[in-house]
Order: sequence, then C-alpha cells, then structure tokens
Amino acid sequence: APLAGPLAEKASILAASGPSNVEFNIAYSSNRTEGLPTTLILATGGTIAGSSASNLDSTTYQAGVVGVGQLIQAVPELLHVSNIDGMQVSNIASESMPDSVVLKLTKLANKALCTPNATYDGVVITHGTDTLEETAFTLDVTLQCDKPVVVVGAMRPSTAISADGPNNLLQAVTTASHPASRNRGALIVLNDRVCQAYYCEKTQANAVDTFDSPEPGYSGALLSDKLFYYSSAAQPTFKQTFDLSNVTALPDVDILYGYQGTDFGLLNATIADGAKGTGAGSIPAAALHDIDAAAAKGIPLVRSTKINVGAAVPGDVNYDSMIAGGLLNPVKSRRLLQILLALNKTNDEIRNAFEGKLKSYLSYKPGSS
Ligand SMILES: NC(=O)C[C@H](N)C(=O)O
Repeated sequence: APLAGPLAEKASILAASGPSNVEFNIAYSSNRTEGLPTTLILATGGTIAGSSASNLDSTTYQAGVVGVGQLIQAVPELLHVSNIDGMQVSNIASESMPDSVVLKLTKLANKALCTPNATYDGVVITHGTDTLEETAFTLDVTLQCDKPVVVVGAMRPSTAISADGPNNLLQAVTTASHPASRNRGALIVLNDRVCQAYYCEKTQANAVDTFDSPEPGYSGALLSDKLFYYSSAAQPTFKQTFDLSNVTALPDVDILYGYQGTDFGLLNATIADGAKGTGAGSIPAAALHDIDAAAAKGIPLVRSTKINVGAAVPGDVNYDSMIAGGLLNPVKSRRLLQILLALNKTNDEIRNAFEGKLKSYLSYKPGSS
C-alpha cells in the first residue's frame, strides 16, 4: 500500500536524495572565524535528531525529527572549535537507511574533503546508531584522502534528561577538525571515545556506552572537550580503499543468519529474488549442497561470524566454495561485497579482497622474509 503521513514525507526526502544528486545543499552556515578549521555536518537523522513528549523517554521516541540547523544551534560551543556548514541529507531512523543515501554520503564526503579545490577540513555525519557502523565502514573503505570523516549518534533523544547528543556532536566536530585525526580513515565518536570505523560496532542496545571495538581497542578519547590519541596514526591492517565516484547504485547483497534449524531455502529464495551475493557464519551441514550449487552458478557467498569479536578464517575445507569474511562482521562483509560487485570485480578478486591479507599472515613461516 502507498505510504501515508510522516512516512510518506520521509520516503519523498529519500527519493530526492539519490546518488546522482551530490550538490551541497547547505541548510546552515556559521559566521566564519578566521584561523579556525571548517567542518561540514551531513545530517541523516537518528536518535541524535530524535524527539519525545516526555523527557524520561529514551526508548519509544520518534527518531529523525530535529533539523540540522537546530542540532547545530543547540551547541554554540561548536563555533569555538570550527566554522560549520550543515546539510540535511535525510532525516530518518537509521534502520530505514537506504543504500542510495549511504552511497550519496560517501560521494559528498569525498567531494567535501578530497577534490583539488575542497574547502572543508573534516566531515561529521550525524546518524542513527542502529546501522551507524555500516555507514561508517562504507565511508572508511571509500574515502580517497587522509582528512577525517567522523560518524556520530546518540542513544537518548534530544528531548531526554541528560541527552547525550549535544556533547557527542561537540566531540565529533572537535575530532573531525583536529589535525591529529588525519590519516586515520573514518572514525566513530560517542561517549568520550574515538573508535576506528573499520572495527567499531554497536555493542549495547540501550546504554550510552555502546560503540566499541573490543579486540583492537579505542584509538583515542576526549577529556572534557580535549581530544587525544593513544598512538600515532595507523590504518587497519586488512583495510583496502575503493573509489566509488563512478558507481551509481550498490547491488543487492542479502545476509542469512545461521541458527539451529536454519532454513536454507531462504538462500535459494534470495538468489531468485536477484541477490548478487550473501553472507553467513559457520554453516549447517544440510545447507552445504545448496551453497555449493549457488557458488557453482558464480554467486559469491561470504561467510562471516555473527559473534561480535573474532574471525571467519579462510582455508576451512568444509566451506571452500565460500569466501571467508575474516574480521568483518556480517553487515560490514555485506558492504564490502556490494562495493566489490559494484566495481565489477571477478570472483577471484572478491575472494582475494576478503581473504588475501589474512591468508598471508596465516601462511607465514618463521625465518622467511
Ligand atoms: N540510538 C539510535 O539512533 C537508534 C535509532 N533507532 C536509529 O538508529 O536511528
């Protein structure tokens, strides 16, 4: 049925924000202070822009209500740190974030930061937290220069007692406009921590202390309003970057979740429905026949672990028709597979992009160079 009411309005915002339209449509521009860096805020919605009639409500509010100008003006301290422009890219809960808007975000960020006459020093993306790691990962592997993109959200809506959005936004702009943030790819900043987008995940559904990358750890932190990093700039070992400037759409890739009693009829259904690739974890033996058949048709299948921490390791003979996602969780594996398919990579190139570097570590022989 056609959408009605507020949802119809949101759907029309999304329709207007297709990837071919990557002009800066600046809704808010601060007075310029000479000598300060300049940050572009790309607002997409989420709880950071959420609102509720009750200041006690942190769970059943409406996400994606407050506009970018209001978000910025609620934190005048931002203007002591950076000159600010703000653009409203969408205003939705992140569980409704379409691939087209994520593709648009990466194009806007690259245009703002990486073109020869780029005037911005950093980009901040305000985003719902439920799928924030997917957008942040996509930005991380598609950014074409060493300037920072910082993705930020909030766990409490703007109307809540002790809303976390304003301070998170200030910390995000502080991070995006700081020279020490260069050459670190995309970063996620919430709750006084700076986390590398490649590894960072949402780990708690409700609490403000939720984004973490438990094994690699945080890159930096904010003490009051001051940023520091634990180490000099470094990129994740397994990260590769890709140029999406000529890509107009990301292909369909579905995720199938493995559990006791998994119905792998879904695998065939999703392929029949046009999926160009799928992801899964360790696989029930009963599904292997269908998996091998799908792989034989040339459909790349990536298996990645649903456990937050750890790796799907290449070289497992039980699953040799599948590609191992390594350290990437299912949603990040999906994004990487979409990007590789959008760039028309062959299945061997896709396998190599997922497995190559981890395999070279696993095949290391002491004494070899
Ligand atoms: N805290 C949040 O932002 C959750 C919200 N459902 C969203 O992702 O948009």
